[in-house]
Amino acid sequence: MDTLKSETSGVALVNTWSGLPAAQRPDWPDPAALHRVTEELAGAPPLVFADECDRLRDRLAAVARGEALLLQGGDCAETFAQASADSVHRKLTTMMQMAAVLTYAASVPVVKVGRLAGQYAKPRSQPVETRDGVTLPTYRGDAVNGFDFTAEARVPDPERLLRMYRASSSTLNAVRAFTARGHAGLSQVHEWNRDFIAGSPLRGTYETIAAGIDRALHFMRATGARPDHFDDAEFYVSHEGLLLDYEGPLTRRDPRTGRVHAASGHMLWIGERTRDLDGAHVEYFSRIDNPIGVKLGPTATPDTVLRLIDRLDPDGEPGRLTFVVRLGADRVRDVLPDLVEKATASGARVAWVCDPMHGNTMEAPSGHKTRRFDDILAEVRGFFEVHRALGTHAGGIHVELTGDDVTECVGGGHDLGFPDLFDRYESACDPRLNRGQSLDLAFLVAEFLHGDRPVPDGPAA
Ligand SMILES: O=C[C@H](O)[C@H](O)COP(=O)(O)O
Ligand SMILES: C=C(OP(=O)(O)O)C(=O)O
Ligand SMILES: [Mn+2]
Repeated sequence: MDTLKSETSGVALVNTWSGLPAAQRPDWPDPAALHRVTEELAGAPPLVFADECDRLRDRLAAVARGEALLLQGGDCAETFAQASADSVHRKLTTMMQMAAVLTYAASVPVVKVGRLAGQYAKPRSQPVETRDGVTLPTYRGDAVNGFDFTAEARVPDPERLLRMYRASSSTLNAVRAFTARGHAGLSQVHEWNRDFIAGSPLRGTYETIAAGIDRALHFMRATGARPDHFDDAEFYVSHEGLLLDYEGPLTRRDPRTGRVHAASGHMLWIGERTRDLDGAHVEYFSRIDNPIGVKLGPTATPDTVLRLIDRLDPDGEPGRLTFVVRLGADRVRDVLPDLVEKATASGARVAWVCDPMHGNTMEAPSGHKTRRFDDILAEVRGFFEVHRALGTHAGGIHVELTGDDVTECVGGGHDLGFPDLFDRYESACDPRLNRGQSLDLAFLVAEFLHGDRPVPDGPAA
């Protein structure tokens, strides 16, 4: 009883956001229905627990200190229809395969965080959409309204917040089951990568990295280490904390420590469209103890960055704040250095991660929203080069991906073209890298990281 009381009081502790402007908040048509839903969420069990969030914060502290990389990935928009165990499993294995390659290339641990179990709400650039002369509200993610282009589907429905909670809960259950089973030892993951390489037109390029991993596995086995028993299964979940009508009621206070956590996911981030310093999102995020991210697009200035640090990480604790930079391949080299330099000079100890997706969105001749694989790779390369030039740590990548063979981004090993976008364009929002393109990215990033990794100290001369 005590616990429940304390948990509920967490909600009151963080409702200081409620009087502030909340950008992108849906126009819920029925306040009484919204109230019933938020009451139900306030009494629901937490989806994640404070100690798990703290462990991720420790892992991200290593990223901020330059001792680890973050691999954050998953759908732009999860959908209720796609919350199946198979679909979750394919995303997890794709990310494990990517992580194995990056770990080898960078010689540091890779922290795996899904855009998963809560990524159901979308900020949009336009409030309405017009098709064949009919104008309707835009789709804002399954948490808010329906994807179908009908007036009925597009009405925001707060009951969907409860469906979001249930879909997140079953997705998390699948994640926990897959990872607890420890089904994916390093050798198994490497075998999957070997299969991928065998079918790739770029196998010549990837062979050096794969052969290096082969040798490392042989070496481990020769020393008696058991790569199949290697505990590589730690996996966390994250989403954009866009809907404060969901996050607020799902906030919990740990009765032992008095600390307050968002109980909807291990890590939450603030999107590019909601990082207003005087807005509700920054206020809510300043009150929770989870590790958090903030997206930084091309309008971010060093002043924005310093003020965000001041509001969100005033104690300068590594692991608390990660900047997810999404500038575009053509701007990253110009805009990023000043942001990183000024933040570093201020004494901040944040992590820097590259989102090479959102600054590189374009329209195909067919009207499909798409991205070129080469732009994505170019932004990652630019991001790592800027950090190398500054002597700071490029902390990892944040990508929109799926484990399925969709055709939403062009280019990659199989060189998908614009006509291929008609085959399997299944995203409810932004175009994702498919499984093969995700692995292409991991191998190509590994290639340039491999040349950079620190040489272990040799014996004194
Ligand atoms: O990640 C999502 C999109 O980038 C965001 O929702 C904006 O998309 P839009 O310009 O199609 O609205
Ligand atoms: C909306 C997104 O990104 P951003 O806030 O960077 O535009 C997203 O990550 O899907
Ligand atoms: Mn997106």
